[in-house]
Amino acid sequence: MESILVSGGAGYIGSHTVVALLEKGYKPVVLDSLVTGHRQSVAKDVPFFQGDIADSQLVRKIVEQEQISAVIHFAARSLVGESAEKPDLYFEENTAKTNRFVSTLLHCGVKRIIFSSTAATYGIPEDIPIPETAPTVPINPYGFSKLMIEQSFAWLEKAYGLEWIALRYFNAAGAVLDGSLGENHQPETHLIPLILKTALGQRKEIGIFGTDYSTPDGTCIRDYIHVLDLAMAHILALEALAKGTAKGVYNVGTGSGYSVKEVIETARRVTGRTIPAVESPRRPGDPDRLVAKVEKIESLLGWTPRFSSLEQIIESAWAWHRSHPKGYGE
Ligand SMILES: NC(=O)c1ccc[n+]([C@@H]2O[C@H](COP(=O)([O-])OP(=O)(O)OC[C@H]3O[C@@H](n4cnc5c(N)ncnc54)[C@H](O)[C@@H]3O)[C@@H](O)[C@H]2O)c1
Ligand SMILES: O=c1ccn([C@@H]2O[C@H](COP(=O)(O)OP(=O)(O)O[C@H]3O[C@H](CO)[C@H](O)[C@H](O)[C@H]3O)[C@@H](O)[C@H]2O)c(=O)[nH]1
Repeated sequence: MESILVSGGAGYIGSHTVVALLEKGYKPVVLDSLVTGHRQSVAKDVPFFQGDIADSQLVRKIVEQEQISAVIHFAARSLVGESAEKPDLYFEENTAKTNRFVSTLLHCGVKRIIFSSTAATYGIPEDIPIPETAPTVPINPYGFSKLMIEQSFAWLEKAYGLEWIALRYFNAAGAVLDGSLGENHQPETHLIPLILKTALGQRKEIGIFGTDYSTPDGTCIRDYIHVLDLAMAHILALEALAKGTAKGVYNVGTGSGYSVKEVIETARRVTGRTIPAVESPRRPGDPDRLVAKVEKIESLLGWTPRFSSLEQIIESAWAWHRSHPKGYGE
């Protein structure tokens, strides 16, 4: 059984990927500081180390003790607004700490890494759908902190033979189908969980941030990708790295976009609840459309989304929110 170190494995996408790794016969080993993650989101029998990716001594110990052969690196801060207020925090937590982490891994002989990148590396795209070759001009420090990591990997590859894949996720959403794991961010800023908290009566209304964008109904369009499909992309990326058949940057999205109003309407249908919505001012830094071009990941990694219709995404997220109204309950 191959041991895979999962940094940030107690977070939203990380915890779903740990389950996918177990299902595919890997042995996941989690390293998480729990700064935003939840211990309860990782099964008790999965080896769990609470600590920081920048703690080289701890990383060395885990690699040796658990015989790690590859790493999936989720651990990061990812609040766009916070990154604009505290860019230095993001350059430290995301960029600098990843450099220390990868440097330690390389010195321990671990060369394979899958990295969580983001559509925020593109900034305001010129063309939709966005190909991986599009210009990368981030419009917030969060996107820039991730782009610097991608670029640093190219140099580490040249110098030390780092074998890497960066997955640029579009909008992760949804939950495992039995509702036992899901999204529990504190604070929550993402559209779908906020809509479902409104459906549960935990919020009075959902704000629609901007109705004057150049889209058919005036609200922003995003490419929502089910967290289980995202988890599968990591498994395929691991396999491709092991075989040496793929490397570099890949978008992970569906190639289809939905507007904020369409997402709210679908949630009303799926939940059968009213979900009051109010038109509000634009949120700074929101591009009008972000939709992935996905041919590269489909052809080179053999990946295809299976759970990412908007209905399936919202149904699974609704199952989680209804059964866990207080999230993981801390
Ligand atoms: N959620 C999305 O839509 C989305 C989109 C694009 C990219 N991403 C990226 O995917 C990754 C996972 O996102 P998520 O939504 O699951 O976030 P999350 O906050 O739920 O998970 C991040 C996890 O990393 C841990 N962590 C943070 N800093 C750490 C450190 N220095 N050392 C050890 N552990 C640390 C946290 O405790 C948490 O468990 C992040 O890198 C994020 O930037 C997410
Ligand atoms: O209460 C809300 C919350 C969000 N939105 C809108 O809903 C859309 C989606 O917003 P999210 O906050 O759910 O997601 P983002 O598109 O802002 O962010 C996502 O995509 C980014 C890439 O641009 C980063 O990768 C980030 O980590 C990831 O969560 C946006 O148009 C936003 O303005 C609302 O109208 N009301």
